[in-house]
Amino acid sequence: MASISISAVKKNYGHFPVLHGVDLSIKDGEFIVLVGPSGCGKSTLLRMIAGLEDISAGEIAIEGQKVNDLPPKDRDIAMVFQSYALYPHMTVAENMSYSLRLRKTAKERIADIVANASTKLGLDALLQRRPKALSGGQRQRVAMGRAIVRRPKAFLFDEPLSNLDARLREQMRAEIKKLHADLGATSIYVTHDQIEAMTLADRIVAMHGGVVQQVGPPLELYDRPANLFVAGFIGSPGMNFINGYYVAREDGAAVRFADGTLVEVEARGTLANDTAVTLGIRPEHVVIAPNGAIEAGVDLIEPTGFGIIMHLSVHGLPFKVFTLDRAVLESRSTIRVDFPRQTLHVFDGEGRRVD
Ligand SMILES: Nc1ncnc2c1ncn2[C@@H]1O[C@H](COP(=O)(O)OP(=O)(O)OP(=O)(O)O)[C@@H](O)[C@H]1O
Repeated sequence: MASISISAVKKNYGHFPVLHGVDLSIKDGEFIVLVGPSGCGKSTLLRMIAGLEDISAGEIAIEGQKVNDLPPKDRDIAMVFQSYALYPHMTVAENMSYSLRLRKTAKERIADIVANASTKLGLDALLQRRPKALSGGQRQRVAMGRAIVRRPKAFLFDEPLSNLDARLREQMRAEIKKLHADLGATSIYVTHDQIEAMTLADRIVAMHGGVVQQVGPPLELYDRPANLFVAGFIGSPGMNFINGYYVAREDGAAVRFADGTLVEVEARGTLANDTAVTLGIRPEHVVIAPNGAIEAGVDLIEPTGFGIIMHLSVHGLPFKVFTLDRAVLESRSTIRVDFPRQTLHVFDGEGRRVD
């Protein structure tokens, strides 16, 4: 196991910059998730840590040793891909033991290590099968088993669950989390799925356009997103945004919407009166109340079983509410809502959080 430090790392493909200078310090045993939309550079960063891509500028160090010029095989890192990359002609046991056989580990020792990993991963009954006789989830488990037996300094995961159906993905997600709790190995996991990021990570690294937007524990990103991108990316259904103007008052602050409605906020900031801001509120924080301050049109109601998602329009813009109250299924064409002050987020003209 190892700490990994990434300092001012940049990547260009020709003249095209893909990573604009990433700094990240990963602690020994930490589970880090790199999350962001397609093209944000997360796989590129992972592949640079693995040694599969050159580093255009900056430094990557594993356990304090600079690895910029170290070939992948000498970095002692195991990578698990979404494509599994199993050898089709080998059995599960042979796939798992391959790297140990290459290293000429003693036979009895290999048997022990493979047995141990296969029990951990629930593969005992499948050891003699070939990959084509396995389900997607089982193949993914073998790919993880093959990584575990090497006892690498760190595990890198590149969207390992994206080929699996939703239910299996949930199950494997829990298994990866248990495995990490069990092995305590430094892990870096790339995904575009914010739920995977929220549920797995010790710390999330949210990326956008080749720039790290925020690094922190999942609930910190959820509760105090640093900017509009993180606010909109983390959470489903996503945060609602309404444009307005900042109103600084002696006894607090408020945001004024175009129709003159005033909504009190806790954010004090140092913004001047009438600065354009964006107000953010999560769908589950909106309160439906007959005498609420804001009128909303009801466009669509989606019962999910667990709760209900209401698609509304506020000032002509789409707006979502999530509620557990089934009474809303009877809603007419308009309802009234309130925005509890302590749940509101305010972002300035550059999209930065205002506290
Ligand atoms: N070999 C390459 N040559 C040129 N451009 C590349 C190359 N590999 C990646 N890119 C570009 O770099 C950017 C980042 O790609 P990367 O694969 O890291 O994104 P990502 O966030 O992992 O996205 P995805 O989730 O779609 O894999 C993209 O704009 C991509 O088109």
